Amino acid sequence: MKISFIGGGNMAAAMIGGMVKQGFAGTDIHVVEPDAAKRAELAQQFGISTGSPDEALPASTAVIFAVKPQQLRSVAAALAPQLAGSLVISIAAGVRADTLGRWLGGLDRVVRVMPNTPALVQAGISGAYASPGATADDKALAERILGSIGETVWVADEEEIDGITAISGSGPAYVFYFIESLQAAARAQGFAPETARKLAYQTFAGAIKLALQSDDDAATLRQKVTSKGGTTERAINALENSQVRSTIIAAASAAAARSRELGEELGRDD
Ligand SMILES: NC(=O)C1=CN([C@@H]2O[C@H](COP(=O)(O)OP(=O)(O)OC[C@H]3O[C@@H](n4cnc5c(N)ncnc54)[C@H](O)[C@@H]3O)[C@@H](O)[C@H]2O)C=CC1
Ligand SMILES: O=C(O)[C@@H]1CCC=N1
Repeated sequence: MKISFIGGGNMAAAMIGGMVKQGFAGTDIHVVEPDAAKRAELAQQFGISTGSPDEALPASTAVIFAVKPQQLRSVAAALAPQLAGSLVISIAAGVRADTLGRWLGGLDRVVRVMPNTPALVQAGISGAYASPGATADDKALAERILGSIGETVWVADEEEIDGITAISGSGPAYVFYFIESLQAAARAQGFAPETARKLAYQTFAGAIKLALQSDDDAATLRQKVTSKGGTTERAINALENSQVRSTIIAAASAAAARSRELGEELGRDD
């Protein structure tokens, strides 16, 4: 078994970190990455093998493309001759499975995945779409890799991957944005940075733990914090008056539109 990542950036590092913690042997994982400093760090951190793009790829059971969407075409074309027996997994935002297959010279064992960075702590969620050429064994291998970094939602309609990108792929950034904002609010209340961080982080950690363990939905849990005529009501009114909810929905919609747009831009034949 050899799983090779093409691109050793943020998302590849998060996936590899999760896989190694789950028991994948470091020696079964290889990364192709042009940046020597990143290669050294990944090798040291996870005990994996690495190589630069101009070195031959080891024979790989699965190859995971983790380069930027705009780099994928040239990177895929260069590697195509070495991928005949491999399952191809792509995590690139926007790029459709059949587009990648075409760039690979007609290869059709492609699984398109949208993971997220909590993969690093095995708390990720990935969307996955298997192209018609992917076999049951291919899907099982993809499921095993993705299962080691969190949960997986398989979709039969590839367009749903654009929506998953907007919600859980990009979603950690929205959550971190909210955490940053709550920390800034704590600072504005006069708390020192460390206390502001502690208050904001533990509020998030506690709220999600409660939500996951509760039979109540999020709206009910929110109402239970909100006493009539009290403090939370004032805050929620301020959020509603600023249309924060519809702004979040619009933000996710913008992300989904960008995913579709990337697919169209990059999938176009020049
Ligand atoms: N960061 C995130 O939260 C998520 C990212 N993605 C997708 O993952 C992919 C990678 O994103 P990031 O890790 O954030 O970007 P990144 O910029 O951190 O990583 C890309 C890596 O590819 C390397 N690279 C460039 N040319 C290469 C070549 N010829 N061969 C091999 N490697 C090469 C770069 O040096 C870099 O380390 C993107 O397609 C993105 O859409 C998907 C889900 C979430
Ligand atoms: O921002 C991006 O394009 C990538 C895809 C989802 C998260 N990061």
